[in-house]
Amino acid sequence: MTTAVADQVDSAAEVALRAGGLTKRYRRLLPKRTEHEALRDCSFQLPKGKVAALIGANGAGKTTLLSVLAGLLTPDEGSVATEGRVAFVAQEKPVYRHLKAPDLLRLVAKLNTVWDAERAHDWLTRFEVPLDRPCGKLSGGQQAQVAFAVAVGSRPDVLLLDEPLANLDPLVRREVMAELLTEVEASGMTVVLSTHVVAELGGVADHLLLLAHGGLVVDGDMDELLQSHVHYVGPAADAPPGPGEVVEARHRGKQSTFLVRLPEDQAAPVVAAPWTVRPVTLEDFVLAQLARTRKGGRA
Ligand SMILES: Nc1ncnc2c1ncn2[C@@H]1O[C@H](COP(=O)(O)OP(=O)(O)OP(=O)(O)O)[C@@H](O)[C@H]1O
Repeated sequence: MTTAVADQVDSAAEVALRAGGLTKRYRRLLPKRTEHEALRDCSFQLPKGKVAALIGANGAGKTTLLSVLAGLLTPDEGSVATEGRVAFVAQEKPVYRHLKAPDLLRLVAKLNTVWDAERAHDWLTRFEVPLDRPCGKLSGGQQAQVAFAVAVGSRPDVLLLDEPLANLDPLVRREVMAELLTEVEASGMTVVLSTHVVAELGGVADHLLLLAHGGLVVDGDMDELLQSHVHYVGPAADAPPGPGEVVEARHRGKQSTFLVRLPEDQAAPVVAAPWTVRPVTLEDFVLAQLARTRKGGRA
């Protein structure tokens, strides 16, 4: 768990987080001098009180982006501006192994200028984290809960979470998301969370950031993205029966399915039978974008 404070943004604009032209290259000297561009010219901004899902294939650059946003990695180009305090719960949650959770919270309280001890303790109690054992002897999920307690206790304005659900069982995953949403509603906090568990983002995330090969290929309001895409489902065909740019075409036996992005201001299209127009779910959309970008295209 790391807390960092970055440059301040203009709070009047109600923007909580602004990234401009972020590029990050990793350098290797051995076996020969090479550079790998893990982030490429990423620009986006998030309004206050939004929950943004950060999605991308393995190695797409999610951890790198979150680390740059948290101020833990310096970008080679570009800048980050955030309003207020930023907390980051990293993928590996390095809680101090020899300290019990309450002792860890007391230590963190001394290191933070703003600290809500009650909120942090409530989180540990709510998720039944054993308090009488060093953190190193807690399960992976319990250690994750300690990292969450530290994060919410620091009352961040921007909370960055790198695969926060990875070690948690399905029921606890749902409860953690509900608890975070309550926190967002109560405090106006902005959250960016990277995850591969797309199915669990419904009703949680209201903004989508999708990275592919270090580039931001989707940046938009979740509802608008889903409303501006449809599926055409019908008999085997080379092209869709209605308007829109094809994002993904699937052909199975005698059936074709086209996921298309509708032209701007296009009302719901009507197609002649046997074709049908169907809505696109978040999972459909994300999988289509991942498949498309895996083949080297850009959304
Ligand atoms: N310290 C490093 N040195 C060199 N290359 C790195 C380093 N950290 C990450 N990379 C490379 O940068 C790219 C982006 O890595 P990153 O960890 O940000 O991806 P990710 O989207 O978080 O992946 P995952 O979903 O697997 O966690 C990958 O190709 C990775 O191999």
